[in-house]
Amino acid sequence: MSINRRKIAIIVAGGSGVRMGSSIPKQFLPLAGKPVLAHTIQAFANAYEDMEIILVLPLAHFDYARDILEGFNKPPRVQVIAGGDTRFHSVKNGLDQVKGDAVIFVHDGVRPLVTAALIHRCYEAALQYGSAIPVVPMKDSIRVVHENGNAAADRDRYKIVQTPQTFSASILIPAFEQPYDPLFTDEASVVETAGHAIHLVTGDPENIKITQPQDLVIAAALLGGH
Ligand SMILES: Nc1ccn([C@@H]2O[C@H](COP(=O)(O)OP(=O)(O)OP(=O)(O)O)[C@@H](O)[C@H]2O)c(=O)n1
Ligand SMILES: C[C@](O)(CO)[C@H](O)COP(=O)(O)O
Repeated sequence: MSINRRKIAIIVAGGSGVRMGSSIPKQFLPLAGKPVLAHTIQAFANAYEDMEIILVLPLAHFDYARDILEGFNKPPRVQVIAGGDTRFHSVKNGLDQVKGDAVIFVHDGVRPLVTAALIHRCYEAALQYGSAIPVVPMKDSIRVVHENGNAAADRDRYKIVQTPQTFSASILIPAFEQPYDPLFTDEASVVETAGHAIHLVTGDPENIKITQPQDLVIAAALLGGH
């Protein structure tokens, strides 16, 4: 039987969605009848009864969050805070709200297809190893680009990284005291630079990130098939 630790999900939805090119940020766009972000919040609220959620949003869109949260039959435990200039700064704002010991899940608000099974897998591994980063294999061939050309690379040596990136608070919070580096595109890169080994877990190919318009079409099809 697993240990019961405090569980906090920091759902980062503070971006503006430039690559989606929509008039409102992609986390608020409709997907199978409700906003993308509503699916994401519901997934975490369903995964564990005692899940606490810190929702990081653009300051200008707090009203959208109120509408989304009012749409739940059983309101989840959610604290809404403002995001920062980059994903790193949004996560840091979320971490500033965390006091004491916990397992912390950092998840993209725009990965609405995350499952309870993946959240559970990350929780159990983070309890054991201090970190849990979901990854999936590469499907395509890849080439590495050099200054003077390019060359084939062995795709089996690379993995595609997803969220929820899950850590003990005692590892994640001190790591975010480092100065920002543009190479910090996820939490694993921050924690690794702080000197910790990163534990990988099996991700889920359906746990896609809504980045461009075609991702919404794929997500809708996947939800329709569930
Ligand atoms: N300053 C930021 C930037 C991003 N994010 C969040 O981080 C997640 C993954 O980022 P991405 O897909 O890049 O979202 P955007 O930054 O909104 O998209 P784009 O890069 O196309 O502008 C998203 O849920 C996004 O809202 C955030 O909380 N704060
Ligand atoms: C955290 C992440 O989703 C892992 O794949 C990704 O690094 C976010 O990157 P983005 O450039 O903000 O989309």
